[in-house]
Amino acid sequence: MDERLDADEVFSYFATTTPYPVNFSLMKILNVEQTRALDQYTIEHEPVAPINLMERAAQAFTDWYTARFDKDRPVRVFCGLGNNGGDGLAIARLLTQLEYKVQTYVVRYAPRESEDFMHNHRRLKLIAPISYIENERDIPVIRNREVVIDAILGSGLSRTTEGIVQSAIDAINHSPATVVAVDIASGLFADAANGPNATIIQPDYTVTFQLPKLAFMLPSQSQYVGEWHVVDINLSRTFMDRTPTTYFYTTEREIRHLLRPRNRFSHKGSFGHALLFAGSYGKMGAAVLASRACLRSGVGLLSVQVPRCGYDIIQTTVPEAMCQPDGHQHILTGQSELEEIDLSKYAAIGVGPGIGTAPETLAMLTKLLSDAQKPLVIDADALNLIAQNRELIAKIPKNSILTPHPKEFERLTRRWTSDYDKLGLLRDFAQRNRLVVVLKGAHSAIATADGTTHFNSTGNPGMSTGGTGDVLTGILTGLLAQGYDPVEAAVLGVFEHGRAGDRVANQRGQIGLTAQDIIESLRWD
Ligand SMILES: NC(=O)C1=CN([C@@H]2O[C@H](COP(=O)(O)OP(=O)(O)OC[C@H]3O[C@@H](n4cnc5c(N)ncnc54)[C@H](O)[C@@H]3O)[C@@H](O)[C@H]2O)[C@H](O)CC1
Ligand SMILES: [K+]
Repeated sequence: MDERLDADEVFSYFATTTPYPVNFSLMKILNVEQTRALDQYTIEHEPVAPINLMERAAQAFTDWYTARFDKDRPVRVFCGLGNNGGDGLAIARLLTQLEYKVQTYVVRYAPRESEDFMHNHRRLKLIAPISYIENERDIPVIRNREVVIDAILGSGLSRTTEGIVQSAIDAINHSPATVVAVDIASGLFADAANGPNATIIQPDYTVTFQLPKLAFMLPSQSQYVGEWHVVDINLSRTFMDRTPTTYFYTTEREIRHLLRPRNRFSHKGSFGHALLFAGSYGKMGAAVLASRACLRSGVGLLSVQVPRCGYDIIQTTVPEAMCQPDGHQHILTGQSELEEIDLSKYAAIGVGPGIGTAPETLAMLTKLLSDAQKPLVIDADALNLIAQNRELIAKIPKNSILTPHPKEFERLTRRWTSDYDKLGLLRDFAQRNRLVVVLKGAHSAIATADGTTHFNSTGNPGMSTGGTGDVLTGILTGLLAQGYDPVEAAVLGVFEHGRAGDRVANQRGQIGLTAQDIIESLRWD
């Protein structure tokens, strides 16, 4: 979309294309230029003097810090010469006034400082000594139990770090201290790939202002982010709502708006009839998990087509589901023993969990893609079959939801050179083929046909265990069957799938977490 649209055009654009009602704003991920424009817009329209906005940022950071770190832990604040450094000087002053043991260092990498930096420099100098780091000898020894606050460089980073900045970053990274980055780790680009062998702060925490940065969503950047937190500094809501972006971050706030309450006159027919094609000899568990998850997601009725070997298993373990045994004993061929399948009977169809990649199953999938008249949920071996027969991609019903893990996505597209390259691939694949693609992983990324990507905020490493993908397929099929549009179903389903996993992890840890636990822990209202 043309970034130069004026605010009214932007507003009308979102009114027509965003799958959500425009009357609530999603948590957006802005690029560096937009973040700077947001600052400037706030300064001009609130209005607020830049130095007071910096004070607001410093206070928000200090509130976050003092809620977590005691006064008896010595603090070393490393400041650059721009506004990130200005934030650092203000933070040093606020912590000093709260009687924290603060030592402040200015990494003097250039002759000039920003105006707001100089203002905070004068204010801090009145109440505390400031040390200057101009060469390696000036870098202090940083000891255990100390906390380093990294305010050397922020979103104004414009080149790979070098010289005394690089030396200071190295010293901090090699120290035993706990490191907290202000706004973003010094040396990390907020939304672009870093140079090879770049020297970047590796923080334990990042405290960022107002909105998360794109880099926070990418697995390859996680060592330069640590545990990240957003602090609100009350930047212009009007500007954020009207600024077009393609990246969003899904939190509880967005989900609340998406969930559809039930009314008391509903009946099972009100919540759709879903159909799942799942299972093969030795992988019937996938069909059981997907079926149970679909039912736990509120679907009205569920039918499951499995190979004949799975008939007793499904009827016994998932009594709420109706079961259509395939004509084949071990694999899915699509020939039902009981009756010719009429796809139009079903509000949503999911295919893939445990189906294997036999030629007869490929034939079944090919026919399903051609006959289905509404979006499907496609996962696991169904994706691998499509990857082996890429001409099938064009046959996938528009706005179907694909749920590949990175390896499956690579098979569908190509090997990528970086997480940024991967994001571009994901967006292009979804847009070009008019699909919703859930690329699973830490911060699962949901790319949509209109070019937006939604990063999920829930889930944990304990969920990297067999069957959790089958559970997600069941959830998404269940939501689609209830009438959620594919983007809503994907955003809502991925969020709750992860939140259920977080509930289990909180109760009993991550290591022992199983796919069945996630099903039992699903909660929608
Ligand atoms: N809404 C907000 O997010 C607010 C952010 N604030 C803080 O402002 C910084 C951004 O400040 P800016 O002055 O634009 O840039 P930096 O401080 O990040 O960088 C300073 C300066 O450094 C030069 N530079 C760039 N790359 C390098 C490098 N590799 N080595 C040495 N020097 C470099 C460049 O010339 C920059 O100008 C943001 O992160 C927040 O911390 C506001 O305080 C409040 C609102
Ligand atoms: K920083």
